[in-house]
Amino acid sequence: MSRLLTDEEITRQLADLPGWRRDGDTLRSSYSSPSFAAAIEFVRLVAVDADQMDHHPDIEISYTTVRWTLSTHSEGGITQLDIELAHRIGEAAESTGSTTSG
Ligand SMILES: C[C@H](O)[C@H](O)[C@H]1CNC2=NC(N)=NC(=O)C2=N1
Repeated sequence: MSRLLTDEEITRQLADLPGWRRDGDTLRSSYSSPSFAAAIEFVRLVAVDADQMDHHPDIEISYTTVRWTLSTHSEGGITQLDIELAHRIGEAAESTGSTTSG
């Protein structure tokens, strides 16, 4: 349903996604949350979106740092679903006081 994006499509859309970078066939970001509880709430909000989208991130939680890796496994790379999920992660970050941390 969602095809692989071209290099140009990825680069152009990353311009609207502060804190996100391409790493091969994935999109990655790292966020810092104000507390461990806030980090867990950040992840919980994204979990609701991910189930609604039926599109799921890889997540690494290390105390107040949350690292996200997005790719569309069924296509073997980056699709519009990954871009959409990255935007939703940005919204959940704002709701929980989480900021990009490289
Ligand atoms: C059956 C179900 O729709 C698939 O397994 C979905 C679930 N979530 C998914 N998430 C991601 N990131 N990639 C997928 O290919 C994918 N497939």
